[in-house]
Amino acid sequence: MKREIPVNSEGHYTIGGLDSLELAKEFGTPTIVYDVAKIKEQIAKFKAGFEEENVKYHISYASKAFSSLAMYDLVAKSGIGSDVVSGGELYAALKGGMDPQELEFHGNNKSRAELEMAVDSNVGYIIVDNFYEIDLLNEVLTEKNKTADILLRLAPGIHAETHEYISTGQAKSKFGFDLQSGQASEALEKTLANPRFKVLGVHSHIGSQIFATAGFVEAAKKLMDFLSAWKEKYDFTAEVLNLGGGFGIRYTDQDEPLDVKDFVKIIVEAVKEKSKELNYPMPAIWIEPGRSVVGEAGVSLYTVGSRKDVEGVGSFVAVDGGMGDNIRPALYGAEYDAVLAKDPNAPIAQNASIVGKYCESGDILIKDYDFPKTEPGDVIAMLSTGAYGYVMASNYNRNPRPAIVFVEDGKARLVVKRESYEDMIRNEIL
Ligand SMILES: Cc1ncc(COP(=O)(O)O)c(C=O)c1O
Ligand SMILES: N[C@@H](CCCC[NH3+])C(=O)O
Repeated sequence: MKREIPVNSEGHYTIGGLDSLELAKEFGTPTIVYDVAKIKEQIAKFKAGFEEENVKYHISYASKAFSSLAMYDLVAKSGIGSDVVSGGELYAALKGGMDPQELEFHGNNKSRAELEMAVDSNVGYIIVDNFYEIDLLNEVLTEKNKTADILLRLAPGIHAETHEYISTGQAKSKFGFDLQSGQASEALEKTLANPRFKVLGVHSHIGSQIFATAGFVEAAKKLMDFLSAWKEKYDFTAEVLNLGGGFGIRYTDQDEPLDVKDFVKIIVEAVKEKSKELNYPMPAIWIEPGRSVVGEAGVSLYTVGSRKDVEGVGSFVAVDGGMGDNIRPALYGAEYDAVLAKDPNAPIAQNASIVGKYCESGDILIKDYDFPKTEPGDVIAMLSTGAYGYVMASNYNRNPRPAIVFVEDGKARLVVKRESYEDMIRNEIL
């Protein structure tokens, strides 16, 4: 289905009601512009899904998808939590105004310093990933004479239909305690026996950019079966079943993602059914959406520069950004759509690859794309770039990372400055 491309009276593409050409002029390019209303709308839909199902729940924004102080502030004010996966994310989340109690700390190799930081700052929940971490966290808690609310991350042995690099729930995954081999039971025994840990429940995250609900339903059912067995064996009843994130979004018009509210309802229904079947008390359901909160709200604005045409071979239209601000096409073969900002409805006039300015042949943002006629200076808006773009950006070729702008209520606000050349040498010693 073709998505709606909003334009103003001059026919220019608009973001949150503002003229994208004006935004490009004011903030320069490349810039990633977020329509804040879209972020808020997604959060509201997630909440509505749970509210309609009338279950206990907790939504934690997976801030690895996109974070900045302004984003953490927005999340805090939206009344949901956030998950963090490093000391750096934890630091920024606290600076951005997140209540530490609303934070979940994830990671498959948390360092002692990171665990100390989490414990010192009273992070609400630590998602324990492996045996090394059980011991390390125990040491940290013992030293500080504290306790921690934890969830055990489990690898449920489920294959999600997505790119191999972003699939995480399969048995051969670096994340979590393996269910089938008995590792998970051993981790539960160990943590239940230690009064430093309060085990709230279990966690699984099967992967990212998933369209089908089957994997989530399968994971939920499998975990409920294990929980039920653990109730018998260890007299342990989980208060929380955290099913992670991974809800797919629309990158191109070929993508047909499910509304996030429906995703929630289908998952909750599956857990309800299992809870009834097993006579297991309904746990609170927690989720951790990242991409689906910010992905479609973000648009990357680029300016066209050079081009190359080789008769019978192909054409390249180069823009002033590329793999440094969006590695996803090069890393995952991810596909995107783009529009010509000055006239998104202009007729298709060329088939060209939209390429970046980095010294790599793989620096292709959109391959062999049917697009209107372009000239140097034109602004191209690449759609759905709000997740895993800026946060995975690099300074490759010493290109500065882009600026980030939030648009809301007809106003644009710079929330991350474009890096300067000076910023890029600030840690260097001559
Ligand atoms: C543990 C965990 N939770 C949540 C997420 C967020 O996933 P997504 O951005 O696909 O919603 C991820 C990333 O895949 C993750 O590893
Ligand atoms: N970086 C990936 C998602 C990783 C999810 C984190 N576990 C992407 O851009 O699609």
